[in-house]
Amino acid sequence: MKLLNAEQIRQWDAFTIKNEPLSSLELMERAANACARWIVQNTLAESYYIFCGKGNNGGDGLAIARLLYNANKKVAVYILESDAKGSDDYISNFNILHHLSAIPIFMIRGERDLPELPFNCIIIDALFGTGLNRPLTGLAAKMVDHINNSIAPAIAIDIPSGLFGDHSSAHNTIVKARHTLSFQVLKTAFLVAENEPWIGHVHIMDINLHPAFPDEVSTPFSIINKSLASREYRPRNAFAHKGNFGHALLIAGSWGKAGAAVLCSRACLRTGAGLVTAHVPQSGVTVLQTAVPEAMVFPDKEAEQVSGLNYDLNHFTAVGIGPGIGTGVKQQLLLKELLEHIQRPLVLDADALNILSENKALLNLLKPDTILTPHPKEFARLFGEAADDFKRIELAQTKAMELSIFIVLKGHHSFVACPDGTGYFNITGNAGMAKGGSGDALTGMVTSLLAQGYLPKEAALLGVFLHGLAGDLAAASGGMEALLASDLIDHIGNAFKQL
Ligand SMILES: NC(=O)C1=CN([C@@H]2O[C@H](COP(=O)(O)OP(=O)(O)OC[C@H]3O[C@@H](n4cnc5c(N)ncnc54)[C@H](OP(=O)(O)O)[C@@H]3O)[C@@H](O)[C@H]2O)[C@@H](O)CC1
Ligand SMILES: [K+]
Repeated sequence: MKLLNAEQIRQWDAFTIKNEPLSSLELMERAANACARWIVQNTLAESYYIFCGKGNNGGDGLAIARLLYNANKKVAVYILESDAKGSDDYISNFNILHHLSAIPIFMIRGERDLPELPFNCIIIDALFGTGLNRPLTGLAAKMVDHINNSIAPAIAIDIPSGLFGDHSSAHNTIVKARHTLSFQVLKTAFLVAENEPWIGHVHIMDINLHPAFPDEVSTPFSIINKSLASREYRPRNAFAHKGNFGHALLIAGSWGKAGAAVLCSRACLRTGAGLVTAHVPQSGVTVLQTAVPEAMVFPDKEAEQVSGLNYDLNHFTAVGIGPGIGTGVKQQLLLKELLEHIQRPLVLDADALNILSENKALLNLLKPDTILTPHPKEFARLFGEAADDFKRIELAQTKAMELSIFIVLKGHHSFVACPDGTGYFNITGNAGMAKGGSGDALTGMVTSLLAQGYLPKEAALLGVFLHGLAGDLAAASGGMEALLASDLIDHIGNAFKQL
C-alpha cells in the first residue's frame, strides 16, 4: 500500500469531493462522525473539552462537539482566536453550533482565557491538522502546554497539533495525545520512533475517500501490509521435494554465542529452507546438533571462533553471515574472502556489519542486491549519525541507491530501503521483540527466503513482515515481557498461515 504524504492526503480529499456527489462539508461530517463514534464507544468521561483552531481540523472539532452533544455528552468548545477568518467548513460548523446555542463556546484570546481542566474530563485536540506549516509559537504553543500539563487524557484529531506529517518535529511544541484518530491512512509521522511521545495509540478512521486516488499518485514510500506480503508469498507446490527449497548457509556463533547460530538456523528452517548448514566454531557443534537436529553443521577448524571458508560457496543457494561471530582479525578476513568470492544472494547482519563499519573499504565489495539488516546503532556505525529519524530514513535510501543494496533498518516499524530509491515501512511487530535474539531470527528468515528463490526485494519485504507477525502472535499468546526469540520462531508457521 502506498504511503501518501500529508499534501497528497489533502489532494485525496479534494479528489473525492470532485469525483463523488459529496461536498467538502459532508466529508467533514463523515470524518467527525467516525471520530465521535469512536469516542462514544471507547471513552467514559464527565465532560469533553474540545480545543479548536480555525482551519478544517478545527471544523472537525466543532462537528465532533455537536455529535457528542447529540450523544448526550457534556461538551464545551474553546477556540484559539486568531486574525484568520477561518476556513469555509470551519465557519459553517461554527454557525451550526452557534445557532444550536446549547454548547458553550469560548474564544481564547490570551492565556487568562485558558480553562482549568478537571482530571476526569477528556481533551479533544482539534487545533491544527495537516495544514500546519510551521512550529507553534505564542498563544497556540501556550494552549498546547496547558493541555499537556493537565492529567486528563487528550485525543488528537487527525494528528497531534504541532506535529508535522512528513518531517521531523524535534523541538516543536506538540500535543501529547493518548490516542490519535486519523483519517483513512497512516501518515509517515506515525511510523518513526521519535514521535512516540506524542501520537499515543493511532486509530485509522475509514472515511471512504475515493479508492482511485492512490493509483494516480506516485510515492517513494509504501507500507508492508498483509496484502503486500500475501502477494509476495508463493505457496508450495504439491509435488515439491527438499531440493526445491534451496540450501542455506549460515555463518554464525562463537564461544559463548552459540545461541545466535541456533536461533538463526532454527528460524531459517521454520521459514521453509530445504536444507540448512550452519558454519560454527567446533565448540558450537554439539550445541547446534542438539538444539537444531534438522540442521547440518560445518565445523570451523578453530574451537571458539569462525576463522575461514574452506568449502565451495557455490554449493549453497543463499548465505547469511554475522550473528555472534565477533569482529576479530580472522572474522574480518573471512568476511573479505566471502565478499570477494560469493556469487549467491547474501544477508549481512550484526558483527558482519560491525566489521564493515571498521573496514569501510569492504563496502565496495558488496555485490548488487546484498541485504544488510542493521539496527539503528549498527546503521550509525556504518553510515554515520543522522540528526533525526526522517534524516536516517533519507540516509538509508541514499546509501541503498549508492551501493545498490537493500538496507533493512530495524526498529518498531522496520524500514526497507531499496536500491531503486523506494522504501517500505513494516507494520507488524511489537516492543516484546526488543530483546537479544530477535535479529538473529530475522537473519535466518531472510536467508531462508533467498535460498528458496525469492528475489532479494521479495525476501526482505516478506521476511520483515513475517518476522513481525510471528512476534505479534507470540506476544498475543505469552505477553511482551516474556517473549523470547524462540517463541517468535515457534510462531513463524502461524504467521505463514495468515497470508
Ligand atoms: N484529508 C482528509 O482526509 C480530511 C481532512 N479533514 C481535516 O482537515 C484538516 C486540514 O485542514 P486545513 O487544511 O484547513 O489545515 P488545519 O491544520 O486545520 O489549519 C491550518 C491553518 O492554520 C494555519 N497555521 C499553520 N501552521 C500554523 C502555526 N504554526 N501557527 C498558527 N497557525 C498556523 C494555516 O494558515 P496560515 O497561518 O499559514 O495562513 C492553516 O490555514 C485535516 O487535518 C483534517 O483534520 C477532514 O475534515 C476531512 C477529511
Ligand atoms: K489535531
